[in-house]
Amino acid sequence: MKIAVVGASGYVGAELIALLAKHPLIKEMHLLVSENSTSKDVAFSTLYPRFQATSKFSEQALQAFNGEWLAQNGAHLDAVFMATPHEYSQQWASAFLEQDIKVFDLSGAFRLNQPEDYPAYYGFEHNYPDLLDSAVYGLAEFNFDKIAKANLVAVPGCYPTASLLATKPITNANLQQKDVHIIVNGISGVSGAGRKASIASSFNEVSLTAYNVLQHRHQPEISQECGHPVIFNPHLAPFKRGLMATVTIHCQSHVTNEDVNKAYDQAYQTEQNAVVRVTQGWPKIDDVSNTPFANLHWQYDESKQILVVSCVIDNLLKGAASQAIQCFNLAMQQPVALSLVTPATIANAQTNTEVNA
Ligand SMILES: NC(=O)C1=CN([C@@H]2O[C@H](COP(=O)(O)OP(=O)(O)OC[C@H]3O[C@@H](n4cnc5c(N)ncnc54)[C@H](OP(=O)(O)O)[C@@H]3O)[C@@H](O)[C@H]2O)C=CC1
Ligand SMILES: CC(=O)N[C@@H](CCC(=O)OP(=O)(O)O)C(=O)O
Repeated sequence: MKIAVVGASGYVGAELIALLAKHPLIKEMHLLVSENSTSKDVAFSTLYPRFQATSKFSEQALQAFNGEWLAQNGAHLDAVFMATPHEYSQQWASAFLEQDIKVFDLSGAFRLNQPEDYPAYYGFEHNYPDLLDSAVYGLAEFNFDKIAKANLVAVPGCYPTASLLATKPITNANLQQKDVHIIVNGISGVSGAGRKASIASSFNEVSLTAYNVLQHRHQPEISQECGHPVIFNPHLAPFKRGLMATVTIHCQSHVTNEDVNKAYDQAYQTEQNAVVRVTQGWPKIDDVSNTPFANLHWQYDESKQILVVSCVIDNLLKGAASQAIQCFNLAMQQPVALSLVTPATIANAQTNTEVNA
């Protein structure tokens, strides 16, 4: 297959290129940056020396992407991965789709169903509301059937990925109390903010802090996908990569420990689950950083009907690049974790959730 990665100079783009280079279906890969990028014509391994000599693509130079490039090369492409700013993805996705190229967009440009949420949470008017209707939300563990048929996949944000893996088994089983918000506390490493320089993410400035409280764009995304109102409290922490979402859910009065365990079993003891691992103790970011896995643990107090569940992921992998490859695999009718996880490891991931009881 012939593919392209737009945003090849960014953190997510780099992880995607490294993973796609090991994928057995990929024969040709174009590494693309924006028209005026300072990384144009620079070899990928010069920009990211840790990937030097790791694949046949690592010495390839980054090419400038524009309409002319697409007119010349689009006919040969099977799929494109867009690891670009939201507004840029929104602007270019339709041009790829018109040429029958499947789009895996890692920005937030196509995640929300309501066009009016874009000015409110993203700061721009959405020009393609029809694509919001046709885009499939790429949470691989839950939307696998739809992803398999999609032309445009909106790969989830990093915080929503961890939050929804923790929450959806419960909301899908309707175990939560209807009139109480679900509370999500998220903590992210600094790579979540991308590679560009900013005061907020500079070395001397980063210290554990809450930010964007009650206004973060991931709040409507999490609410939309779990079908329940949430309060989302994001925090920035002084480490490079990794993310944790710890979620508090008030359950209905009849809900037992057995009901909770059954809900997680039904969600994750399935053939479709390759990367969600239920752990015996509270998960740590170091257990998943630089891996495609999500680790999950919960505790339910039956007397108070309060459930606390914590999920950790690598924000650049399960929170972005490896999740996009799960979606690509599903869309290409391949095993969901092809090139990410070995079959023996998948069997271990489907751990019996009774360890959590
Ligand atoms: N970091 C994370 O943990 C996650 C990020 N995402 C999303 O993935 C996408 C990429 O994020 P990330 O890699 O972190 O960001 P980076 O800032 O590291 O990279 C962004 C990329 O987009 C390009 N770019 C920047 N500005 C423009 C522009 N105005 N027009 C066109 N291209 C531009 C940059 O390249 P150049 O200027 O060289 O062209 C660069 O390749 C974003 O949409 C982000 O929201 C999703 C999940 C997790
Ligand atoms: C630490 C940090 O700044 N994180 C980013 C989230 C990055 C991400 O995954 O989100 P999108 O794909 O929706 O941009 C933020 O809070 O904006």
